[in-house]
Amino acid sequence: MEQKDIGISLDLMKIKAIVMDIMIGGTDTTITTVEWVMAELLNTPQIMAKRPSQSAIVGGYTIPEGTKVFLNAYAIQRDPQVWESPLEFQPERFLNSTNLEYAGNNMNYLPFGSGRRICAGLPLAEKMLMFVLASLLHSFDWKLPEGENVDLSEGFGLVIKKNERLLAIPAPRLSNFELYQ
Ligand code: HEM
Repeated sequence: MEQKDIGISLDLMKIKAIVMDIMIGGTDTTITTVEWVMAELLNTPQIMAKRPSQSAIVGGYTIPEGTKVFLNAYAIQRDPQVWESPLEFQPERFLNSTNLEYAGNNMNYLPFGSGRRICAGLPLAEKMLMFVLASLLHSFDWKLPEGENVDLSEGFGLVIKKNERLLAIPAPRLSNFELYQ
């Protein structure tokens, strides 16, 4: 692999300093805070006993304290009052930046959830998905086996998988395909 000189040398001393930064900045700070909070809580049992939740009114509905609320993201993302022809594959609808917002601020589109329990892998997932799809589409022409149609029926589960596995035939479309083998 070609190496570029970017004018910064990385000797053993600097590597040790970076590792120390990561250790102290990334672990010691959090552990110390947890220890202090636990110590203060154990020292004041009346504060330890408090629970912060309380009844609230959300969108006109009273949510009594302690209620478990489940959000039906499946239905929201297929709501024809929000999405035009929601069951049609129309990727262009996401060229609109409001529709594309998937980081938990658009309550009509929540593929990664929202709030403090939002998907922890979002930054990795968006890069992986783009990379894998772009590589497949850029590197190959795709077709279905002779006489086959795509089955779009949904299975059931935590993640909605296809009922039938997708079988597709790739043909290399890049002249330098051997580079990928
Ligand atoms: C297309 C890919 C993905 C989708 C659609 C997705 C979707 C979700 C959803 C809907 C949640 C629940 C959020 C909530 O309760 O509000 C979640 C949670 C989570 N996801 Fe993902 N995810 C994806 C990829 C990943 C990846 C690649 C990782 C890890 C490398 C990951 C790690 C997690 C974790 C750790 C949680 C639990 C977060 C918590 O409860 O605090 N996810 N994900």
